[in-house]
Amino acid sequence: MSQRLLLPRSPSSALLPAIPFTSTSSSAKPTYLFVPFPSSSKPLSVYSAAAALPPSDNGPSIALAAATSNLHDPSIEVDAVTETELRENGFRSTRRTKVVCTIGPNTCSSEQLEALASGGMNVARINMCHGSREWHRRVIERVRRLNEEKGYAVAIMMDTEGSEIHMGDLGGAPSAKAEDSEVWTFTVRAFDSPLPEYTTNVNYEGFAEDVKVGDELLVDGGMVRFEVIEKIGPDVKCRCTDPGLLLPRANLTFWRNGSLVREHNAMLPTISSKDWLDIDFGIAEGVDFIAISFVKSAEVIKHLKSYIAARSRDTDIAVIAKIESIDSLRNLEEIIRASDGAMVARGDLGAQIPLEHVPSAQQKIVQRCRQLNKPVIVASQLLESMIEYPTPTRAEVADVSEAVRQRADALMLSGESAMGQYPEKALAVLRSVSIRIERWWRDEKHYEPMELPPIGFSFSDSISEEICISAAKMANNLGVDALFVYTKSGHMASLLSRCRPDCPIFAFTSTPSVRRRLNLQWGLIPFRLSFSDDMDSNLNKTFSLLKARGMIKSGDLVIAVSDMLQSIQVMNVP
Ligand SMILES: Nc1ncnc2c1ncn2[C@@H]1O[C@H](COP(=O)(O)OP(=O)(O)O)[C@@H](O)[C@H]1O
Ligand SMILES: C=C(OP(=O)(O)O)C(=O)O
Ligand SMILES: [K+]
Ligand SMILES: [Mg+2]
Repeated sequence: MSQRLLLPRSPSSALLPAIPFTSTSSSAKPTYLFVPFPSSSKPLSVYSAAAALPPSDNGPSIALAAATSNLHDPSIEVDAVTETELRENGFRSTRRTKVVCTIGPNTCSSEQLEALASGGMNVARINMCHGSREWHRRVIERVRRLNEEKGYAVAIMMDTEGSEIHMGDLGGAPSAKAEDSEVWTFTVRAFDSPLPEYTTNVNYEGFAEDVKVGDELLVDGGMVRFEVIEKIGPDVKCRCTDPGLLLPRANLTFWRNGSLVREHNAMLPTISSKDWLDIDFGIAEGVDFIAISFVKSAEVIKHLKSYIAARSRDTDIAVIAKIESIDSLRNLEEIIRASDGAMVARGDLGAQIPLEHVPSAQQKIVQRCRQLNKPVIVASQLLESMIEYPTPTRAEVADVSEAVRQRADALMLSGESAMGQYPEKALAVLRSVSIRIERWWRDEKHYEPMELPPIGFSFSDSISEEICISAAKMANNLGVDALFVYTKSGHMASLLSRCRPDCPIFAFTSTPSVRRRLNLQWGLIPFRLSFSDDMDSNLNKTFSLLKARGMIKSGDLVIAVSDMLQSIQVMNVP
């Protein structure tokens, strides 16, 4: 059975009255629901009932680059984990929430990276605050090799250091303990030899000028606290008031009369000169995402996007705005609009606004991103205790569940995967909690429908949005097994993802970089597939390729949309 809804691609095409359709197949009774037909499109008769046709010879054009090393057919590419999951558990059980893992000393070898990829890592994040460019280059190379050799589509996100104030690297020590009432010196002076006792560097020249005696100094958003007791030239003496562990390059904020102090440091550029060099590095390496720390306004995002566009004509690097400052909350709407996605960077955000404000800020950012069709990542401390322990706390599981329930696109591991003792276990917890909560919410239909405002600029954009909203609604109402989307730029796939339908979305794209980028978005299973403008042959090829690999079976109900031919088709897999 195949039914379809065709819509015009351009505003110029006139709407025609509904045209009855006669199927070429004897069994199927496809009906055109509504046919406003573009004058440039092919005649109706070309659109025969795809599902009713016998599977065609796939030919060399849909080149299946393989998922695993034991290749079946070189024309469709999906990662081995997804393939196995689809084959063994069917459509319904696939995880919709994506996972970003920060790569650090405990996850940087090829074996460790492969363990994360096979455990479900969708995006590998490198934090330019730590490690050398050479170190990061090697990580990128290893991820690339994994993708090429094992068929994964792990995307790479480079995160800039930003103009944050942070401590030095503790003279190479992994950590230092600050005890109650100890007096420590925070200084911008450089030391050649080992650091004197109870001394740490600060990376910001204006530090001693900006702080005042009596200020409260927070390390890592309050994990350790000091009070400023004396200033001597470049040295600031501070007494520890809340003891704790100091980690290398830990972030520093200072507070006066209960408010965050924003002195000269507020004038620091969002993208520092070191960040620009890192960005050049990221462009040269062809990373998929660049995340910008401490974004204050939309301008910096727009500037960076045009900088990237001018320098990387053939790659498309998405810019993710990290929401982690008061300014970014104030300018949230315009920042999200200017970016290709956002991150709720709760680590620093929790150091800049009262902790009890973080959950509502998270909910607001996640909602707004979804409405504006930008992928959103919830980051920091999701499973913090798993840096040291193999089991999460109940509170951490509840926190992960809440982000999944909010239907964020992705969850992120930081220290848990970068330098924790149990990176794979932490990833497994994110995976199992996501799957469980997603299924629970689907079964119980707990979620409230979200108002999805129009976001397109052209009439054609509006049509795409309406098609996706209708297709997702039909998919839920009819209980279909999967949505298929054929997309060149990935836009149509993200519009479907925005609707957060009950069933998974198979996104077919011919471009490997688009496939990697789609890997960040909720509910999308990105495949690489070369396809033509002829939907019927695309569908037939896809069906036979996926059937041959056991990923779908005859009788499965599918709704297909595409951005070449703006249409909705409902059909059973033949
Ligand atoms: N490339 C790296 N090299 C060494 N250590 C790293 C690296 N990336 C991350 N880490 C470690 O993992 C911790 C958590 O990572 P992340 O949250 O990204 O950084 P930060 O704590 O600076 O915000 C860092 O504090 C650091 O100790
Ligand atoms: C993700 C964050 O940024 P970073 O780890 O770079 O400080 C955060 O602050 O939560
Ligand atoms: K960073
Ligand atoms: Mg941060």
